[in-house]
Amino acid sequence: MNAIAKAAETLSPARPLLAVEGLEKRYGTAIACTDVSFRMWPGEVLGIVGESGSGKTTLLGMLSGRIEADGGQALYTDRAGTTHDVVTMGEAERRRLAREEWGIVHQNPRDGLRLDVSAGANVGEPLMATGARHYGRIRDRALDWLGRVEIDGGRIDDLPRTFSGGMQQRLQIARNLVIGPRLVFMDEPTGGLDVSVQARLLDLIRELNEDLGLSVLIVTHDLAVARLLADRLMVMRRGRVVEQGLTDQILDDPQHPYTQLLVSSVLQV
Ligand SMILES: Nc1ncnc2c1ncn2[C@@H]1O[C@H](COP(=O)(O)OP(=O)(O)OP(=O)(O)O)[C@@H](O)[C@H]1O
Repeated sequence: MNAIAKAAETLSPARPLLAVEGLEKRYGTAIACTDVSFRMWPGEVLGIVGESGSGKTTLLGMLSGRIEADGGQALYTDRAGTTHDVVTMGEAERRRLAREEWGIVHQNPRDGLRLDVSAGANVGEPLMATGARHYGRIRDRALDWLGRVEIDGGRIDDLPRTFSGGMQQRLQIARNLVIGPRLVFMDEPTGGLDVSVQARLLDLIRELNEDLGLSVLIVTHDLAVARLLADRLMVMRRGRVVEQGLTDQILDDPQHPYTQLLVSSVLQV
């Protein structure tokens, strides 16, 4: 190996966090995703954009093991350096990764929270699921995370149903991040929020990526959100990836006619 190749190998992470090849999902004769292939690297924010029905949510579901794929592979390399194929792995392994290494932030925070227990319990529960037992320490960690997502610690014993939509979304993020995941799947995390709440939430996600080196796979139909957060973008149409690359490159100089249309229709708004 020559010196340049060796230096390049030292600088780039040994293995991608996710290596996806030919991923496929059909519902009857309808194609939800087909021939989806890409790599995602540790610490990266990867955006998936495309119009409604293009297969974004289905792809996220397959990658997090919640939707069964019909074909292809999705190799995830865990903290210990072991690689798992999410498509074929067993339920016990999927649950372990969901508990210890992944976060899943749903568009509707009610899908990701337990509404019948307090805000503190929502944040403390994932810690207990990973073995924490000391009540005082769990409460302290929960308080710390409520602070990080700008929820007043005085609300720790309140039920999430008494929170606003933006607060619920921030609570859902705290519940997902308290275990220190390596990869967070986010499906339209700012959808349905008003503009100022949305801006603060985007800042928070960006800070967490920068401060904690968190990798984020984020689905959005909003190109402004993609521009703000994503290092790289994948553009989906009718279940296929039609273009992928650096965010600025894709948005400033789109190559595929569909991406050109997507970008120009946003600019006209
Ligand atoms: N459970 C299901 N049964 C049948 N068809 C489905 C199911 N889930 C998704 N589909 C279809 O698969 C395709 C992709 O849907 P998907 O929800 O992944 O798109 P999307 O890009 O996330 O859309 P949106 O932005 O509206 O959420 C669509 O044609 C959809 O109708």
